[in-house]
This record gives sequence, structure tokens and C-alpha cells, in this order.
Amino acid sequence: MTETFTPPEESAPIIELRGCSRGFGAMQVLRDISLNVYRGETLVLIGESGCGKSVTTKLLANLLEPSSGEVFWNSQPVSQMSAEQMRRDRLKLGYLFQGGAMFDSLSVYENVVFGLRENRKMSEADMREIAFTRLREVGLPASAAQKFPSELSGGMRKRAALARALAMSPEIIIYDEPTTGLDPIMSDVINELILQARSARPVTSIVVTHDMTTVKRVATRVVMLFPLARLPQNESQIIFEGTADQAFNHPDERVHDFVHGISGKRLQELFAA
Ligand SMILES: Nc1ncnc2c1ncn2[C@@H]1O[C@H](COP(=O)(O)OP(=O)(O)OP(=O)(O)O)[C@@H](O)[C@H]1O
Repeated sequence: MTETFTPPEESAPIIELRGCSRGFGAMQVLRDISLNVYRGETLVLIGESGCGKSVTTKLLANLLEPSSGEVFWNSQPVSQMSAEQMRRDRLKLGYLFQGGAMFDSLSVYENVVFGLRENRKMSEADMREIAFTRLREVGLPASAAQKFPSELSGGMRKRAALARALAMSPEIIIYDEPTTGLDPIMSDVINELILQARSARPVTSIVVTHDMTTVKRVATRVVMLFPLARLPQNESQIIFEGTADQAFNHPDERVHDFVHGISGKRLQELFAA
């Protein structure tokens, strides 16, 4: 790593992975990852398909446990939190899954109010107010509320899923490939919504993406992971950490080629294999 990002010294990380490793069966995916997420930043995770970006976000969200290492939320080890504290803290975290992960049997309205209905003692009128405000914020018409997810286009589904995540007013939002499968205009709309979500309220965003336009538009910090299988034994799996500009001008060929979409050396490796 030749260029470094200077984290805000005065603030403790809102989430921290300390020396986390994780595998599945015999396959090791993450090795000794240490990563801090700071309040208010938009951290973008990039890296080749399969290098472990989603697994990293699931460790951050405590949806998966590390096989070794520790995850901290607000400086507290999650492994030592009570079930009740975990439940309360998890409500502060919204997760926008790759496919949206809407409940197909529920209308968009019921999807958006789902978390509120389950977790907050709120009147139907208050929930309606929040649901229609969030739908409006993501640019969906009120008429979308009565539709089922299967009746929406991919872009509308992503926006409805975002409305659902925003309904809970999360402090942290994790976006897993928010623009994948969308046309360039709709991708731009989603990027704009990510920016708006953080300007409307103090939110910390973690974005996994292959979309370099998203990286340039939304990232306040970029972290690049490298697939463990091709990583030298003593090298950190985080091969880059810095600004988007630094990523695009980085001397490490692996970083440079990835962000510029140059198959070069990787192509040679694939043919040599
Ligand atoms: N629950 C699981 N069980 C078994 N293997 C898993 C599981 N979750 C992830 N993996 C494996 O871990 C590796 C990393 O997966 P991950 O989804 O984190 O990759 P990624 O970098 O997000 O990829 P992409 O960019 O393609 O979404 C993959 O080989 C994947 O098959």
C-alpha cells in the first residue's frame, strides 16, 4: 500500500473488524482483515468477483461470525453483547441486499413498513406517513405502494428496497451492489439517492460495487480486497485504501488495472492457468 487514508483521529470507529478471518469449509475467503468504518463516511469496497466483499459486509453487520478475530460496534465486541442489545443495535443498521430481498408475498407498502410494524410501536397512520415519504424520496409514485415486488422493474425494486431500509432511519446503511443490472440513468438515480440519504441525515454508508461511476460519485474512502488464492502469504488482503482519485492513479498494477477495467495481466494469468 503506497498511499494511505488518514482516518479522523478524534472519532472512534462505528464498526471495526479486528484481525478477522472467515472461510467456508476448506475454502478460506478472508484472512486477518482489519477495517475501521467511521461515522459519516461512505466507504466503498471494491475487488474482483468472489474476493469476499459481501462476506466482509456480513461480518460488519454481524450477519456472519468471523472464524477468528473480533467485530466491534461502537467499540464493544459484538460477541459479548446480550441478545437484547444486539437486537436494538441491529435496528440502527439497514442492509440493501444485492437482489433487494423484498418479501414477494407482501405489497411494496407492507415491505416498507415491515421493520416498523415488527419493531416500533407505531400507529398505522404514522407508518403510512413514513412509508409514503420514503417512497417519494426514492422517486416512486404512491401507486407503487399497492404493487407487489414482482410487478416492479429492477430499478423500481431497488428503490423500493432502499425505501424499506430508509424507513427505519438507520445510522448505517450497507448497499450490496446497488446499481448492478440497472441502466446508466437508473444507476445514476441510485448513486444520487445514496448521496441524498447521507445529506438528509447523518448516515454512515458502506457500498459494495463493481461500478466505477458509483466509486467516483459516492466514495469518501475506497478499500480494495484481493482474492486470497492469489495473494502472497505475507501481504495484507486489503491491497488499497484511499480516495477514489488515489485508486484511479495508483501505481500497483492490480489496483490500476481493476479500476480502469484493463484485463492485461489478469488475462495472461487466466490463459497461463
Ligand atoms: N454462505 C456461504 N457458504 C459458502 N460459501 C460462501 C458463502 N458466502 C460466500 N461464500 C463464498 O465466499 C466467497 C466470497 O463471496 P462474496 O459473496 O463475499 O464475494 P464478492 O467479492 O462479494 O463477489 P461478487 O462481486 O461476485 O458479489 C465466494 O467464493 C463465495 O462462494
